[in-house]
Amino acid sequence: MSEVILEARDIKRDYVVPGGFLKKDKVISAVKGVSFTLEKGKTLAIVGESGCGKSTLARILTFIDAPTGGEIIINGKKVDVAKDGITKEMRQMVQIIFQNPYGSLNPRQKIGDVLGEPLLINTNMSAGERRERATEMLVKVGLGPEHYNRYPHMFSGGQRQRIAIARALMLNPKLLVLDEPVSALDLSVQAQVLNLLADLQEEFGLTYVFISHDLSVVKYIADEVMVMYYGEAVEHGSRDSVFSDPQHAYTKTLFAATPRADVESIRARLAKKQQTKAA
Ligand SMILES: Nc1ncnc2c1ncn2[C@@H]1O[C@H](COP(=O)(O)OP(=O)(O)OP(=O)(O)O)[C@@H](O)[C@H]1O
Repeated sequence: MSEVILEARDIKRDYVVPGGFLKKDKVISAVKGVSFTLEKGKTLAIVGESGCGKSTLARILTFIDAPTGGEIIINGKKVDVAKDGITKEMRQMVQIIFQNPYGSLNPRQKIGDVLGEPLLINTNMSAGERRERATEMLVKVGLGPEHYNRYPHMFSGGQRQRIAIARALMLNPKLLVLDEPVSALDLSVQAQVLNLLADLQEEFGLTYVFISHDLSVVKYIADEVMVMYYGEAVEHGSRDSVFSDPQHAYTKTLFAATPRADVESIRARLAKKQQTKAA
């Protein structure tokens, strides 16, 4: 039987923006009651244009921000950040990957320490065990033991994103929330990082919430697609059904605006990958 890893029930997030002298405060409803369930090993892509609430939802799903309404259930357990804070268990269960890996890596920390830190904080592993695990993870993400003592600036953008992915996996999470994880990378590097994510998902049984404005990337990686528009989920279905038969007027407009060439190039990449796998 399929196992539900994540359930979002009617998630809402309002921001109050102070109005200033003699002006009323303004309430911005960034997320207006979003619900979905996500099964183990699946990828839900969340798409929509800038300002539709994708990043707000990502922050809520990763406990960086608390919702103003609704509930999150992870692995069968209701999460209440406002009441319980962020517990060790939650931190282990869910990790986030951001668009800009350089921004999230401390430039003065060697990669070995970047990867060892979550273990140092959250486990009783010895220095030797942490080193071994970090080296293992470097190899899993396509880097090598020789990178252990290097600093973030010595890596390319794609390699830095691999390091960010390795760090996110150090505590064996069940769910990864990826907020535009390949948007800052060159096209060829994007494909490599997407392939890595697909391989890691298979190997570790990971569940992904993948936020992207790039439909060609979404078409490549997603099992399900949720389309957001002004804080609401206006469409949610399997990748194939949403792409081949979009129902909502906004989805139709969004898809019509995507250059066809992108979709074709991603199809070609996918076909090539399948050929390589079969060979
Ligand atoms: N801390 C905040 N205070 C006030 N308003 C905010 C805050 N964070 C987000 N918003 C507003 O909430 C809405 C949704 O923003 P959000 O960043 O979630 O959208 P997005 O779809 O991720 O956009 P982008 O792709 O540009 O990051 C926007 O109108 C934004 O201005």
